[in-house]
Amino acid sequence: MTRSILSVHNVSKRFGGLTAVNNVSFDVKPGELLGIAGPNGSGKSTLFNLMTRIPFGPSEGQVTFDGQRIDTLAPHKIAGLGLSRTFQKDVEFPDLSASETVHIAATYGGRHARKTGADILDFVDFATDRREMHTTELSVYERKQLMIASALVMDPKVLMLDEPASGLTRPEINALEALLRKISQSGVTILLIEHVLGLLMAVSERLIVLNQGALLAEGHPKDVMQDPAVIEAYLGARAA
Ligand SMILES: Nc1ncnc2c1ncn2[C@@H]1O[C@H](COP(=O)(O)OP(=O)(O)OP(=O)(O)O)[C@@H](O)[C@H]1O
Repeated sequence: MTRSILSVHNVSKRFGGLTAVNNVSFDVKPGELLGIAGPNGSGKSTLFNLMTRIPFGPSEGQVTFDGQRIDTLAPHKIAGLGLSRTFQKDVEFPDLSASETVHIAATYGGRHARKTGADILDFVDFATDRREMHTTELSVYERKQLMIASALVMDPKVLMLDEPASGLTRPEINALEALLRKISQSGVTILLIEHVLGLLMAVSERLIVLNQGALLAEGHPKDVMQDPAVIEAYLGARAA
């Protein structure tokens, strides 16, 4: 059996009386593209936060990355080991160009930044004639490309993406799908939180669903989405 690259074991996160993530466990195999679904507020982003310790670690439980416990390490150490993430909010530095933004990400990455900004912008197919534009002048999709490029500059083994399709048009979602496949084919393991279920279903090899902080279902995307408990969680949330 292939060893997991990432192993989340019984992790929980409490905020006062609220248990945002409740005793969640799952494993990720090297090279896998794991989808993470769940209604609003089900704990998806909090799960990413406590795995990367940006900005906080778990209240309980263990996270193991590439054979090493990481749940007590500083966030920059975790990133340096090869676990990169993006956030729901796009990259936007009003005074910086696209090139400068990726350059800053590479500089922040220090010795861990193994690729140049230009290489990565090429890789994410960022238009060459748009690279010196200020980030505020870019389209939503270009800002997503930049956000993903900034995470890839660290040459991560695992890339964690938090709702990259939000705000995109249908053609842009198709472009994002192609980009995710390209990143996956380059050997990077991907964890993808996404509300655009068409995209999630198309690219995920396996899917986990969170509901009220707990793991509700796990398996092949088609099977998981037909699970009555998953349908109920989504319809219940929509009806609320
Ligand atoms: N820093 C925080 N302090 C207090 N409560 C928080 C904090 N972060 C998240 N929560 C709460 O934890 C729960 C889970 O939130 P989280 O953002 O992880 O859900 P989500 O599944 O990512 O939601 P969405 O799909 O809307 O992004 C919510 O009830 C949220 O209000």
